[in-house]
Amino acid sequence: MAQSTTSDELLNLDSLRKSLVRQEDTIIFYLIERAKYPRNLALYHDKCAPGSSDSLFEFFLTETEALQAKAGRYVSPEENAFFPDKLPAPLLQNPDSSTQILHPAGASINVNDKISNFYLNKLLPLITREGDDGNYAATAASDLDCLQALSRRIHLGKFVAEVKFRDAPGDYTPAIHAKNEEALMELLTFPSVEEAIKKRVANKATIFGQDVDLQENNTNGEYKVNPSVVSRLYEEWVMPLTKFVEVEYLLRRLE
Ligand SMILES: C=C(O[C@@H]1C=C(C(=O)O)C=C[C@H]1O)C(=O)O
Repeated sequence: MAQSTTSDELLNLDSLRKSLVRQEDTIIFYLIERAKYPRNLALYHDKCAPGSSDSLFEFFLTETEALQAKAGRYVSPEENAFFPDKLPAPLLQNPDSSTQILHPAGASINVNDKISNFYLNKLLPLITREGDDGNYAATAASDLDCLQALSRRIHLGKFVAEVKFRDAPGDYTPAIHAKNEEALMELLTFPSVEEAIKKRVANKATIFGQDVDLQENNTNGEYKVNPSVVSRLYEEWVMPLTKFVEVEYLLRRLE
């Protein structure tokens, strides 16, 4: 479901925002998928094999990322690995037209440790029921879908920051020189955009999370993922982390 963005789209605030809106659908559908399985705590806590220090979850993530790295996933500046130190080289250097857009000093910003931390410790307990059905591999695959979709969304903040800087370098330059994080945060924040996002993602979760059959009005008021949790996910984690990425990127923009 991940869509790639062309280099023209990556340099335009309107199309970046459209991409963020499309990514809401992907994120919500993946959360609905994960909510099918119970919490399955052993996946995260038990070691994957005698003598190994990794959980099955860590094993699944590192091995999948290694495979995807070989196939060229992390050649794209829109992709950020959860275990960047363990990646093999890509087999082919895929041509990627968006490589040059980001300022080199900010291109390697990676907040995936913060993303996996809120996902595992805060979000999973809110979207899954307690229990263990033993479906660990499918659960780990579903977790990775959610994590990669969230990571892609949040790290798009680098491109948003680049565009905002290019659109108004005179506004951002003094705050960057002064390393004034608060001033940068204020400059890049659009409260009305954020309000619309919180409402829209709750609406989407309401619509996507219903059982649909042949009758028109068959809603029983039950949703596969609680719409207010999705709104909270955006308010407390997704948008603040996107803005954190934007500030971190801007701080390095003139290096
Ligand atoms: C991403 C942007 O920057 C900020 C972060 C937002 C977000 O994470 O969705 C929305 C509006 C801005 O406050 C943007 O301006 O679109």
